Amino acid sequence: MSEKALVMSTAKRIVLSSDHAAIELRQAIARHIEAKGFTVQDIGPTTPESTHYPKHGEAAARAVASGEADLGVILCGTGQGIMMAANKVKGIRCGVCSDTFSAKMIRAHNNANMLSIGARVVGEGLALEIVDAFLGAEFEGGRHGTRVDMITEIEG
Ligand SMILES: O=C(CO)[C@H](O)[C@H](O)[C@H](O)COP(=O)(O)O
Repeated sequence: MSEKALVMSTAKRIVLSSDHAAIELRQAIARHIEAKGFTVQDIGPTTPESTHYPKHGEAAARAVASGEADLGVILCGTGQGIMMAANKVKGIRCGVCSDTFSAKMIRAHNNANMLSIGARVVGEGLALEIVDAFLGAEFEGGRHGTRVDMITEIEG
């Protein structure tokens, strides 16, 4: 097996979280990626009461930043608010994606460690393809590494 194939087949630990707007889609993503061999840490919430996306984005981001999880997938209505919260945690690079090309490129060029999806923006079929594109891509390094390092320097 080539080194690249080995990397692609290594199960990664994925943390998932959302607010109330995305519980069903988050659970569908959890089932989907678990079936593909990823280790899933779904940190909820599980009940449909209205909640506040910053705390859920922060919790998932801290799991990634601490190394407890390799990558994170987070969701809210638009994907925007929870992404903003996650990106406040040092070491997190999270992008909102509504298409598979962007989902692949935020890994390949930006070394994103979290993906955010808007459950009120994309349907389940597309969301699962977006997650597959994100988890299936690898950071290319090189000139992109220089640029990602520049992002990290902004954090101080
Ligand atoms: O999309 C979101 C934040 O960017 C969240 O899902 C919020 O829930 C959204 O702002 C809508 O809030 P609501 O309480 O469900 O009306």
